Amino acid sequence: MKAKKGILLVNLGTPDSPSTSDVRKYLDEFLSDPRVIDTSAIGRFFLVKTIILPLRSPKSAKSYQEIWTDKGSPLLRHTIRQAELLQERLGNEFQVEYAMRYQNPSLETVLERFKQEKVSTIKVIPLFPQYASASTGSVHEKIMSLVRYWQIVPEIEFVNSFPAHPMMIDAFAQLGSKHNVADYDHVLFSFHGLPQRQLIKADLSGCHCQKVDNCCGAININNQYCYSAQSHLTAREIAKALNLSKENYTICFQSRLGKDPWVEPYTSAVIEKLAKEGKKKLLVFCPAFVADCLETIFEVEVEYDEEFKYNGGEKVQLVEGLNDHPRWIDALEDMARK
Ligand SMILES: C=CC1=C(C)c2cc3[nH]c(cc4nc(cc5[nH]c(cc1n2)c(C)c5CCC(=O)O)C(CCC(=O)O)=C4C)c(C)c3C=C
Ligand SMILES: [Fe+2]
Ligand SMILES: [Fe+2]
Repeated sequence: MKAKKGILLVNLGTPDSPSTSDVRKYLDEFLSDPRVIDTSAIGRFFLVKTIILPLRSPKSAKSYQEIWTDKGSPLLRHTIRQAELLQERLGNEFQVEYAMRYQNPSLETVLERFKQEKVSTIKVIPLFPQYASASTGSVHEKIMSLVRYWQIVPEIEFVNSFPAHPMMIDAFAQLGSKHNVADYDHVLFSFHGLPQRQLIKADLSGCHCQKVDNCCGAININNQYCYSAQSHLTAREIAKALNLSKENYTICFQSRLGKDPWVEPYTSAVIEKLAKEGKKKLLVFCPAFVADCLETIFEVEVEYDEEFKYNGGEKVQLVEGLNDHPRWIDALEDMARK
């Protein structure tokens, strides 16, 4: 029997249930990661255990309760479906597994399964189009830490990022085209945010990020791994595919946590400004996410919609996530086979 090639899809993580205790457990594991809260260990410990967990767990649990389905967390449900569809495409030569960086199914369990199945190689595809140390970097580190004691370490390939994958861009453009873009006053590309200091750490020259005008306006040798520069690239590519001109869209960043400055502009500030300028209908893409999750179906579709209406707007329309879109599965297949 020929050994199969292992393909591992990894997304961020989600609680096992929307109860406060499970959400707390998830947030604890997530936010205790030094790549996510990249302060001193003592600072992180006090911030997470004494401030964030007690205050945020009950609030986040309520939000998770709003989006939970009978099949569980939307993020997990979509990830499972993506893995099933990819397995169908790839056939018997491959073994496709999925895992979450935090909580379940854990990377430990899934890597053990690959070991038992005696796969010949493992290709890791973190489900984040844009590279960040807090997301992709953390997945890579965790996997390396798990396999380092194995007697036989198989060939492992790590996908770093795919911000302009043409099939993914096509999928986003097709999903956007389901809405008549001309009916909207403005389009937003709202990416998950990141602390500014993490962008600065990704500047390979130390003199590019926020020091050069429009530092994320094009990808170059210094900002090639910058989450913000890669996000701008994704947005430009989707805009190009939809023939959107620069005045008709804004790139912005959501989900800020804490008081430190995060990458700007903040989506909530942009939404408020557009409403106050008299814009009535916004179409919002969330191209940092390959599956609908709390940050899209609750933060954008519910919270930003309320904020927009409060300030005089009429409707924030979320563009559905990549989920099981065939062009997105084409992109996964392409990355798996390459
Ligand atoms: C797109 C990639 C992501 C990056 C980069 C990222 C960085 C990052 N996130 C937080 C804090 C939170 N994120 C939360 C949810 C969440 N984050 C991502 C992706 C990225 N995060 C996803 C896909 C999700 C949704 C998970 C789901 O179950 O649906 C949350 C939890 C929810 C909440 O309480 O609002 C927090 C907290 C930080 C601090 C950070 C980088 C430093
Ligand atoms: Fe996040
Ligand atoms: Fe930049």
